[in-house]
Amino acid sequence: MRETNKKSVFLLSGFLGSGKTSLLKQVIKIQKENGLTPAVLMNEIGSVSIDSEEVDKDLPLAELLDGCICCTIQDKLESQLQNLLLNEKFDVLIIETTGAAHPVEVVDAVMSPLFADSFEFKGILTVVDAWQWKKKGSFSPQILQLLYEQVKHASLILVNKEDLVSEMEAGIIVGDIQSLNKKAQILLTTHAKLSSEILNQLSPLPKQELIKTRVNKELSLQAFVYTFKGSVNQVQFEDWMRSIEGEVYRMKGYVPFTSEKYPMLFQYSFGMPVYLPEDMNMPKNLVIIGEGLSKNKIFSDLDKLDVRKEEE
Ligand SMILES: Nc1nc2c(ncn2[C@@H]2O[C@H](COP(=O)(O)OP(=O)(O)OP(=O)(O)O)[C@@H](O)[C@H]2O)c(=O)[nH]1
Repeated sequence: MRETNKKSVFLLSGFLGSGKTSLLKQVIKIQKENGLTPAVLMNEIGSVSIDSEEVDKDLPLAELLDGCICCTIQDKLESQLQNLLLNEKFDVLIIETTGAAHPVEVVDAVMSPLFADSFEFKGILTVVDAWQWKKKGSFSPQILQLLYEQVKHASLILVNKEDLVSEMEAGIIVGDIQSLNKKAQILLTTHAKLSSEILNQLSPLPKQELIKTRVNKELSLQAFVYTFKGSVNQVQFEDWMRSIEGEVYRMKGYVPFTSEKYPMLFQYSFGMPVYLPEDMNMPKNLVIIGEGLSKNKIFSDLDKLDVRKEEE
């Protein structure tokens, strides 16, 4: 196969809630504007996928659920890549890793000799949440190491959520990040907006720079899925949300508020909630991710808020 027939592969990395799905949407848009068909491979912690609902229904999409690509399902990743190549027509592959994945582990699978004629790896795009970075002092050493690893191997780093920090804070963060990775281009963004030129110029770091440093596998992140049976009072839900700040890093899903006709899309990242009304009935699943969580306590707290119709 000629070099030009190879499919470009972009790998999107970044910690939980940093804006990878926002970046995914941007990269899809740019590829389509360039007349190319993108395919998407995504994986999620927690066995219910929320993000895939945000990807256009007409794109080839493969999902790896229940864990990091890197530590639990490496073989599955290779077979998903093979399936995509055999069964789908696409020009560009975009892989969104879970916020808890070490990106180089995924590069290894994509660059396997198995796919040498099929894929041209274009580089790692890492999203850093400026708001999270400011609070990174409260993270465990394992999580900090992962954040640094995601930055170190990137060809392009988006310092996202620029709107949530001051100009001076943004400058300090960019300086921090540049000192960890001198080769990467760094962009300050909101909602991970980037231009087609930047994406087209991207080239991967030389192979020797992509040497894996072992990320401590003791990373103690946990993920649960809570399924609401009835509906919840929004004020009580928000009181609960404030009570778990600091332990729960990330939540996303659909929350059935008593005041709303349909469950609302709910996104929560490091203390910051966002609600979006839906105009159809979505499954009432909430993915909860954090460190050192008590599943029993969280479920019993939510059970208390979750009121069935007949009890209201
Ligand atoms: N204020 C602000 N919010 C943002 C920005 N970018 C993304 N968000 C919000 O941050 C939340 C997380 O964004 P996602 O794009 O889903 O992040 P993610 O990295 O894919 O999240 P995970 O898949 O859970 O790791 C959502 O509520 C977004 O709307 C930004 O630039 N500014």
